[in-house]
Amino acid sequence: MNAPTSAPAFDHNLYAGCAAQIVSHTRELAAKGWTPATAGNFSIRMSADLAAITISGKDKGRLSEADIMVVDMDNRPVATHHRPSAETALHTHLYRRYPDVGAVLHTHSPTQTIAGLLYAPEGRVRLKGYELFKALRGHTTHEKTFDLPVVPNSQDMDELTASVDAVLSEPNTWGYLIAGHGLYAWGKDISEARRHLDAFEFMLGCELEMRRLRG
Ligand SMILES: CSC[C@@H](O)[C@@H](O)C(=O)COP(=O)(O)O
Ligand SMILES: [Zn+2]
Repeated sequence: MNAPTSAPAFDHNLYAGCAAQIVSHTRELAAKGWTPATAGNFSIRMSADLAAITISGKDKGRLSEADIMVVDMDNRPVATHHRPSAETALHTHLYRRYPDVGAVLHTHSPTQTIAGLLYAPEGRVRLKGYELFKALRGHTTHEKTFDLPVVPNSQDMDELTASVDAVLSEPNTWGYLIAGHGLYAWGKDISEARRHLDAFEFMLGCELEMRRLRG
């Protein structure tokens, strides 16, 4: 674990607003059954250098604003001795890679977990013909295919981050699956990230159902 950094200070009103938004979305996602046990982590960018993120190991259905902390983009806690999410590096990777990303959401729904395992050998879930593509920023038609990347799971965050970095070649990808683990989705703000998360969950559910029907 990286040591807390003394600087930079942050705007506490901005932090409080981010914490309230994270708590609100996280409770809703937990109520859907997408954060079993203590699974899932959630963040909002506060500035070029800082993000508000969930503390590690909390029941995400019972969060309060005090369960949100600040990290810098090198995963170091800022002005707190709390431990940030074990997967903080996956959040900061997206913030560093895409300057316009404002929020990152990570859930472990059964659909996401199963789809990640089933499609891991192909390295992607190929989605085709969905009207719901239009819920993804930059996508305007159902008449296309969309490859949602799937990376192997790892407890080594450097290895996992490198795997993710290697598969994010297409613009407007907005999400990836980790095999047997769950989904990361992001957007310019938490509302857009949530729309992307919900759209992926729906389309993955359809893919699994179609596999079942085909036998
Ligand atoms: C309950 S196991 C899930 C964790 O290993 C992890 O994948 C996760 O999503 C939550 O970790 P956290 O450190 O609370 O952010
Ligand atoms: Zn996880």
